[in-house]
Amino acid sequence: MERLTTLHIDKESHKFSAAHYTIFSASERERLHGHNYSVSARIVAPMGDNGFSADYNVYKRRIKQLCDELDEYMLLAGDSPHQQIGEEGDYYRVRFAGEQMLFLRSDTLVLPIRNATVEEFSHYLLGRLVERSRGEDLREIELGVASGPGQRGSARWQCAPD
Ligand SMILES: Nc1nc2c(c(=O)[nH]1)N=C([C@H](O)[C@H](O)COP(=O)(O)OP(=O)(O)OP(=O)(O)O)CN2
Repeated sequence: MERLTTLHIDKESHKFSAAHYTIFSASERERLHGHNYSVSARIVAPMGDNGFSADYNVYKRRIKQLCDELDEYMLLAGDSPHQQIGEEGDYYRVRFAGEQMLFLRSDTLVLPIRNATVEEFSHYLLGRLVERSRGEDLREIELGVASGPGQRGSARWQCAPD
């Protein structure tokens, strides 16, 4: 039987500060606010003969890089069915429920997500991490995003069976 091991990566430095609002429906959203999000991961890989599975430093570096890419931005849900985002010079103009908001493009990231929630951030970041880990002998990756202590969403990728 194959010996698998689980690496848990839960570093204090794996965090990003971002502004967002959650959309609850076509007419209801939160006010703009921010969180210090933290990112953790669980990686399942086969044990090698020398008692080593996958080098966790590799994944630590990738997760840190992904956090840095989102740090200090306004995060907009580009795939929300409830808002329309247009580009106007230096600004994004967002239309939601009859209101309009302008965000400086240089301060804003429009992400391919349906809502700016911890669950959507976890799917987005998991996708990026899986992309960067392609070809490596991993069986499973679970990535969690917390918007604060005690509130977290996570997403899981599993290696397709042969
Ligand atoms: N399923 C989800 N529900 C909610 C999310 C989310 O990402 N996924 N996000 C929010 C809010 O953006 C955010 O949590 C603010 O909520 P709030 O409870 O008002 O404030 P805190 O996060 O600071 O939590 P405290 O318990 O007040 O410390 C809501 N729902």
